[in-house]
Order: sequence, then C-alpha cells, then structure tokens
Amino acid sequence: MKRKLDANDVPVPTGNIDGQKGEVTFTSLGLDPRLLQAIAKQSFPAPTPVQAKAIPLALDGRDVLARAKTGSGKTAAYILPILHSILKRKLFISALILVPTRELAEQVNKVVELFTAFCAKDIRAVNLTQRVSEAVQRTLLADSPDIVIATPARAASSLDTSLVSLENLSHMVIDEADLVLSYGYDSDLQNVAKILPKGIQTMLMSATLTTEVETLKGLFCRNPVVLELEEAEDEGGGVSQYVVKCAEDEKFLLLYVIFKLKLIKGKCIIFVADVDRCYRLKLYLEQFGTKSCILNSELPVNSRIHVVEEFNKNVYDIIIASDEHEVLGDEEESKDQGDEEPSRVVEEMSKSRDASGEQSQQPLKKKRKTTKKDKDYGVSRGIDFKDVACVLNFDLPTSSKSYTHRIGRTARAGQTGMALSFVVPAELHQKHKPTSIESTVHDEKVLAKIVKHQAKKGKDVKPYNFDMKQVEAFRYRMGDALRAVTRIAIREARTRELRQELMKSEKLKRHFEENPGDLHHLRHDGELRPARVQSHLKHVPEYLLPKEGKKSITSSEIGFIGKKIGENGTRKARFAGKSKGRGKKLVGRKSDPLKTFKAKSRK
Ligand SMILES: Nc1ncnc2c1ncn2[C@@H]1O[C@H](COP(=O)(O)OP(=O)(O)OP(=O)(O)O)[C@@H](O)[C@H]1O
Repeated sequence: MKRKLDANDVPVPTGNIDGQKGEVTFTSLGLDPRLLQAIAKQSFPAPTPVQAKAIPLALDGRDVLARAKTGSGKTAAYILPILHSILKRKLFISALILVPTRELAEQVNKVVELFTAFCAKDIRAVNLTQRVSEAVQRTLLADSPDIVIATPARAASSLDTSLVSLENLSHMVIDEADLVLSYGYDSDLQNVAKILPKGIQTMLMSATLTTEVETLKGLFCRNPVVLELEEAEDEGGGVSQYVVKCAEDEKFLLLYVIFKLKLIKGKCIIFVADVDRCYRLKLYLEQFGTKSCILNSELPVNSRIHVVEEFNKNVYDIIIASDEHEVLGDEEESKDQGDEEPSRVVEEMSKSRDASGEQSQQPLKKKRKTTKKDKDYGVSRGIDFKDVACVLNFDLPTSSKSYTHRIGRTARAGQTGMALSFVVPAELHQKHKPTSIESTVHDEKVLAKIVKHQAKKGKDVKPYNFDMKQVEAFRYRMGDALRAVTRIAIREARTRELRQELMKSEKLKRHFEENPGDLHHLRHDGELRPARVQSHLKHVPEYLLPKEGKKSITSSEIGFIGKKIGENGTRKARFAGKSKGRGKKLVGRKSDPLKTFKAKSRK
C-alpha cells in the first residue's frame, strides 16, 4: 500500500562532523567529498528543508515525490543524490532529467556543472534541448553520457530514433512536475513511460501538488515517499505581497513614478499579459531613459537564456516578461472559469506502473492549453532569477496558479522580496479604455482567487495605496511619453528586436562558445528607439517631486532586496559584491521603499 509520509516523519540524519547534534549538514548527509567541495564553493550554509529530507531518501533508493515552494532548492535536492550515485557506482548507471522548458534544461545543466566542478572528468551530462544537428547530437550521445537533460518531447523523439539508450538508466527525474502536462507533453510522457526500464528510481519535484502530479506519480513512481514541505519549514524569507487598485492609465503613471524616483532598489521583473505589452512598456520606459530588457516566447532561445544569465550577473535591473502561454487555469477552480481562455480537456486512458512495476490502467485526466509560439518557453516557472527585489505584476495574471509562480521569482533561497500587483477594478475599467482587454477583464475575479489561495497558505495580500495626489503631478509627462509610444512604434520595435536578437542568437551560437568573454558586448537592454525621443522626459524636474523632496524618497533606507533571514541582515556572501559598484544598498524588507512615498487610502 502507498504510504504518504509527512515531511516530519522522514528520518533526518543527525549532524556528526561539522554540525551541532541533530542539525543536518551536507556532510552529515554522507555525500561524496567532491560534491561537498563543490557545495562549499557555492557557499551553501546548510541543506534547505527539502534537501535535508529528500537527499537521504534518494540515497536510500526510494522514489520521491517532493512538493516545496518555489526557490526552495529542489534542483540540488535531486541532482546531488544522482551525482553521488554516479560517483559511487559499481555498475554503469545513468539518469534522465525531464524539465518543461529549454531554459530550465540549460539551468539544470549549469547546476550539474557547478556541482561537478571537482569531478568533471567522472561525470558527463548532455543537454538534449540544444539546437544542434542530429549528427552533433549523435556524437554527444555516442559514449553514453551519465546524465541526459531534456524536455519530454526531446526525450521521446530521441528515444524513438534510438539516439538515447535506456539500457543503463537507473534514475529519472521530472522537475516542475505540476507543469509538464500543462505544456502539452502528455503523449510524450506516456511514450517515455512505456519504454522506461522497470525498477528505476524516480523523483518528481513540484511547487504544488496538483492532479497533474498525481497523474505523473501513477505513470512513473513505485510506492513513492511523498514529501510535502510546509511553507513554514522553509527557513525565513518570503514575499511581501501588495496590490494597488488603479485604472489602466494609472498603471503607466505609477510605473513612471516607481522607476523614475527609484522607489525600487534592486532588480525587478515586470510581468505583462502579451508580447506587444512588453514593447509598449519598454518604449515607454525608454522615454524616461530607463533601460530594460524583454523576455517572451518570440525571442530565440539563446537570447532568452543570455538575458537571464546577464540579469543574474546584475548587468540589467529590469526585465519585462510576458508569460502569455504560461497562464494556466486553476486546477481546482476550473468549473467556474468558463469565461477564461479556452482550454482543451484531454481525457485518455494511460498505462501506468503500479507498485510492482507492472502496467496498470488508470484514467488520465488533465487540462491542456494549446501553445502558440515556442512551446518550450517559460519565464514564470522554474527559472532561477537571482536577487530579484520585486516582481511587479503590471498586468495581473489570469489565474492564481500563474500568480504563485510569478511571485516565486523573488524571495528565493530564503531571501525576502516583494510582489506588487496592479489590479484594475471594474469601475475604473469602465472609465478608461484598456489597451489590453485580456489584462484587465478578470482582474478582480482573479484577485479574489489569489487572496483566497494565499490565505490558505497563511499569506496576506495587502492593499498598497499610493497617495495619488502626489502621483498626479507626473501625469502630464506620462501622457507625453505614452503619446510617443504608438502602435506603429510598438510594431517596429517588436520586429526590430526580433531581427536583432535573431542575429545575436546566431552569433551567440557560433562564435561565443569560443569567446565567452565577448558576451557582454551583446547587451539586450539597448534602446529600440522607434518611438519619438523626448529628451526632456529623461529628467525629473524638482517641482514635480513630492514636498519631502527627492532625497527623502531615495534615502539610504530605500530598497528591499531580499536578505537571508538569520544572517543579521546581510545577503548571502555569494551574492554580495556582484552589484558592480552601482551602490545598491542591501537592506531588508522592513524598509519598504514604496512606503516612503506616503501611502494613503484612495478616496
Ligand atoms: N542549501 C542551499 N543554501 C543556499 N542557497 C541554495 C541552497 N540550495 C539551493 N540554493 C539556491 O537557491 C536558489 C533556488 O534554487 P532552485 O532553483 O533549485 O529552487 P526550486 O525550488 O527548484 O525553485 P522553482 O520551484 O522556482 O523551480 C538557487 O539560486 C540555488 O543556487
């Protein structure tokens, strides 16, 4: 019979070498010394809760289904035991890691590289999602790599053409298990499941336990230990969540004020509803001399990966991202969402393995969205953006599930962060014609679901009311800037960026592998400039500033870049010193900068 283990039931080893008694350390987990060296190089102080619980189980050969919040270190929780097993192998063994997006595949590959820094010659990983010719791929796979990382589609087609051999497969992981089915990988996963050797160890990692995860559990696991990490178990950190009720045009006004007066100190991801909105916002911010870069499914994958890498190195401060086909419906609320984006309900009978490894019949029910552009694209899920101070939902997502994953891009690894969401209430929606219907129609309905969903996790979504009187002073300039951002300008910017990025992408692929040092020349936050440039908008005249003066708004207390709880207010050492001398103050969330901007109730 399947047993559901509460996270607290899991026997956690007591510390022996470098920890207090009862405290779990990486050493006490019994990992290979070469891995411990690599972990030390990462300056990871101790295993995160999900690592402390999942690693011993995985080392013990158990199938594991782990649910832990976004940014809680799930990747290392499955990679470390796999690497350990490969290093300790008596026979040849190998692992297959399935992830929903190419960005994630690249990210996982990087994590493998980091952890194998001291045993690189003993472990070889191949990322199958790289767009290389079949001949190159054959060469890469020729001498049986230890780890193969792929999206389910890539894995299925490579298995089909016998590019990948499962002969020695001993481990299989599905990361972001709650997402893969929503990405339309159902038949690929079924194909993979059919040909997997019996008795291999499987691990499913997920931020939420949905029916989709249950489906995968049935398909791939044998009597798995189910780990459900409560949020409270994830040490420290957390996202302070705020909403601002405002009209569509006020979103632009607030955006101007927030960035021009530098109310956000640290890096920010702005989420919008669609690709055009990305460019509208970028051009709008350009009017004020504020640089940003864009992430959307239209851009070539090399550019997308490069943008994330550079953002993580603090080269850019602002990413404007559209997660247009990641807007997943709320599984549990699907019945009352008849007016949301149409979703295709796929119901099939799938073959699944039962505890004995035999095939059994089990109904496979799931929702699936048809995807428009690059199916393997994903921003709000899984991508490890480093040190994001604020997630700004310029357009509210259309489901609470999307919201959870968007805000999970901040406050990672025990840090703190802030999520600020613009919500257009029905009455203000009437007043101002929205530029994006999709982004505003459901706002209040979605907000109610978000609040309910967060309340279940004991989280508050608080109102954040600007003193709109003070903000109004900037309206004239907002109007000036918005008028320059015409539809034609947006269209031009979109095609220009695509053209530029395609060129860069090709170059990136061919040239920069050999010259990694040159990468910084290919910046992604350059001005697109199709909009009329109004240089006066780049400066904020003194008379526009609130009475307290600019100084009070940009005082040293401003900033809410995540600090690691329990580290006396200092950020993790590995992040410190990476801000390239741009004077970012590393302070905690107590000093919420937006509050210096006189928060008041809306009349
Ligand atoms: N033990 C640790 N101590 C400190 N930082 C850690 C530790 N383990 C992982 N991290 C860092 O935490 C961050 C988040 O890790 P990871 O991407 O694995 O999270 P996740 O749980 O998979 O998130 P998501 O659900 O969004 O995919 C990474 O930057 C990683 O380097």
